[in-house]
Parts: sequence; C-alpha cells; structure tokens
Amino acid sequence: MSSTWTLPDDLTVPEPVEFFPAAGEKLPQHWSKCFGCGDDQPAGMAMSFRAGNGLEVTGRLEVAKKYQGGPGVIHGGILSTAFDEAQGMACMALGSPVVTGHLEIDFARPIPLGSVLEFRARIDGVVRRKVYTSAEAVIVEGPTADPDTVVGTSRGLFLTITSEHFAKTKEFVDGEPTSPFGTSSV
Ligand SMILES: CCCCCCCCCCCCCC(=O)SCCNC(=O)CCNC(=O)[C@H](O)C(C)(C)COP(=O)(O)OP(=O)(O)OC[C@H]1O[C@@H](n2cnc3c(N)ncnc32)[C@H](O)[C@@H]1OP(=O)(O)O
Repeated sequence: MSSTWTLPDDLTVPEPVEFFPAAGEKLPQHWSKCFGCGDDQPAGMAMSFRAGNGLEVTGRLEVAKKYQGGPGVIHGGILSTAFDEAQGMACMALGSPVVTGHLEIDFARPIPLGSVLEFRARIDGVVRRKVYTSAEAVIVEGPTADPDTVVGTSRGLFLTITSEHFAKTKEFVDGEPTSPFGTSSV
C-alpha cells in the first residue's frame, strides 16, 4: 500500500445524533433511487445496513454474477462503490447529508462471484465539514467465506453539504423517488 492517508491532529470524535438507530437496528435508506442501496433502483446493488456500536455501521452486499470483473471475481469498481456506500452510510450518524470527496481502496483478496460481503464502516472523526471514515470488508457467505480475513479496506473523506448541493442537479433526477432522505433535496 502506498497511501498517504493520515488523520489530522485536530480531529474530533462526535456523538451519534439522537435519531441514529440503536446498534443492530436497520438504517433507513438515504435515497430510494441510489445505485448502492435504493430499493427503487432495479439496476442497483441493493445493499442493506444496520447500525453498529457508536459511529460504526455494518453493510451487506450479495456479489451477483453481473458484478464480474476478472474471471469469476468481483469488479474492483463495484467493490469501491460498496465501500463508498458503506462509509457514506456511517456518516448518517452525524445527521447531516454528505458527499464523497476522496476515497481510496486496497484490494487484499479475490472475491468470488456468489459471495456475500459484510462491510464494517465507521466515522473516525471530523474537522469542520470534513468527515474521516474507514472500512473493511470480509466474506461471510460463499466458497471462500472467512469472517476473520479482510478482503478489502478503504479510507474516505466525506464533506457535509446543505440541501442546495443537489438543487443544481434536480432536473436530472431519474424517476420519482419514494423515500428521499439525507443526500437528496428532491
Ligand atoms: C440525515 C442525513 C443522512 C445522510 C446520510 C448520507 C448517506 C450517504 C451515502 C451516499 C454514498 C455515496 C456518496 C457519493 O457517491 S456522493 C457522489 C460523489 N461525490 C461528489 O459528487 C462530490 C463532488 N464534489 C463536490 O461537490 C465538492 O468538491 C465537495 C462538496 C466535495 C467539496 O466542495 P466544497 O466547495 O463544498 O468544499 P471546499 O472545496 O471548500 O472544501 C472544504 C474542505 O474539504 C477539503 N476537501 C475537499 N475536497 C477534498 C478532497 N478531494 N481531498 C481532500 N480534501 C478535500 C478542502 O481542502 C477543505 O478543507 P479545509 O480548508 O476545511 O481544511
């Protein structure tokens, strides 16, 4: 790994907002049309999430055959998308919408099609609007399942935004959303 990712000295660790679900409870979607988690997005990845302890969330992704990159394994871009989604969902603990500013992934092990991945993602801390996050993925079901072997890791910087952020792209929204929450202003 040749990452220059470092956490700043002035990082502070926030408390989850009051309405963030308790550990083990399902997280609401942030946007039903989202490619990563939306239940109104037939082309999407249908990830689901639960709150963990503190500022952590766990996510689940079934690695469908259509996610193939190299022969028999997940495409790296799909894994990156899943990390983006998982770390973005961890930011829900702040109670403010966010977008990704920077994301970096390490691909540690091949992930066969048919696997079920579990993501453990968290907020490491915040500085002004900057939200520092990290995550790991393990295979929990499938031919090479091993909950103790990390198959990928990620670090990401998210930025809190206001509802004006998506006002600029409102006219391009595809379809009618059923559960706008968080990152959507429509
Ligand atoms: C209740 C709500 C729940 C919500 C749940 C949400 C779930 C979401 C799940 C969704 C999952 C999917 C999510 C998706 O896929 S989101 C889709 C992918 N991301 C985007 O489309 C974002 C596009 N980029 C932008 O819009 C702007 O660049 C943003 C908004 C990010 C910043 O432009 P803005 O003009 O606003 O801010 P600023 O430029 O004054 O910068 C501010 C600070 O940030 C620092 N900085 C900026 N960029 C970077 C960088 N790349 N590396 C390092 N640092 C960076 C900068 O130095 C400064 O630092 P400092 O001077 O303060 O020290």
